[in-house]
Amino acid sequence: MSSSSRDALHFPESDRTFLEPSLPPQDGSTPRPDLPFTTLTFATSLDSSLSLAPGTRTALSGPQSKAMTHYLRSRHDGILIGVGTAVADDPGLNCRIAGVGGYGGEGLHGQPRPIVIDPSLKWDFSEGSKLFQMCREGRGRAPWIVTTVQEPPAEKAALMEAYGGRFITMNIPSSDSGSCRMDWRELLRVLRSNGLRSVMIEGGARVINSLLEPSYMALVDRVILTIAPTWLGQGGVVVSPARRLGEDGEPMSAARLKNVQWYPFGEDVVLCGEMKI
Ligand SMILES: NC(=O)c1ccc[n+]([C@@H]2O[C@H](COP(=O)([O-])OP(=O)(O)OC[C@H]3O[C@@H](n4cnc5c(N)ncnc54)[C@H](O)[C@@H]3O)[C@@H](O)[C@H]2O)c1
Ligand SMILES: Nc1nc(=O)c(N)c(NC[C@H](O)[C@H](O)[C@H](O)COP(=O)(O)O)[nH]1
Repeated sequence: MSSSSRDALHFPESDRTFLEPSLPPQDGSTPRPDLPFTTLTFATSLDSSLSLAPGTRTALSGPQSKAMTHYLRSRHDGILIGVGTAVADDPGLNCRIAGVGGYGGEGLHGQPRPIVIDPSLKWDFSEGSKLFQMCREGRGRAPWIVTTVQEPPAEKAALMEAYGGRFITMNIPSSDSGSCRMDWRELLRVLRSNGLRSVMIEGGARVINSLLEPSYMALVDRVILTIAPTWLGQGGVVVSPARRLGEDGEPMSAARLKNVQWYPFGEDVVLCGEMKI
């Protein structure tokens, strides 16, 4: 057995059935012609934390739901994270399900395209970064980095070119407070026009909270969450979108799901649903 096959994760056929209605259509069709099928998926604690603290990576999923996440990766063309996650996690952003490219399969079949939202190019990646290591080993694709920077540093540009990645330059307006706010519809359109028919958005909190704003939540076709039976406690990186006010000026819930199904999965529970618009 090759080392790649030994590392591979297994997600049994019997566990795949429940997910199928929540996954991008196998024929590559999309609900809207100009946008990819968009899945929001992450693992959360009981107190809505993604990790114990900014800049750290916290394992929440048990082995079965971790394998599920990798199966989801095999069913999407792209996997998107924010730069906060890239810096904290040094992620591989590849798929380790047995049978995909690099794990017993041909070429890079079943490997999603990593996309990192990095407006001011803060991610100091190098050939030593796990993502590039995966590329070298034929176990993952090079990233697309979405940025406002018109001319990335030559050394980073050369590395990206050598591995087949690219910078996607977008206009991301800054607010008065200095933080920038991307137009999710525009970004998803750009990804679709670059050939991606489906994208899974994994986080972190800033990415998720902004995607759950009223003007963007309709772009999310499916939500697939892993809920782990643990409280991470105060100080964690929390998913909690901005409160909305109703027509009467009273606070109302920020977002809600419909057509929800819950699946116990080892010690975790997996929730599949659609945004209630
Ligand atoms: N449990 C999970 O499933 C999971 C998933 C992903 C990340 N994480 C964890 O989350 C943490 C990182 O989360 P975070 O919130 O600090 O960072 P993040 O990954 O959301 O990245 C934040 C940065 O991305 C850019 N960005 C994000 N949304 C933007 C928008 N709408 N417009 C413009 N720029 C935008 C900005 O530069 C911002 O500073 C890490 O600890 C990571 O381990 C956990
Ligand atoms: N499903 C899931 N369960 C977890 O317990 C956990 N911590 C993550 N975290 C996701 C994550 O923070 C980013 O999507 C990564 O950065 C991906 O990194 P890898 O490709 O796995 O190396 N995701």
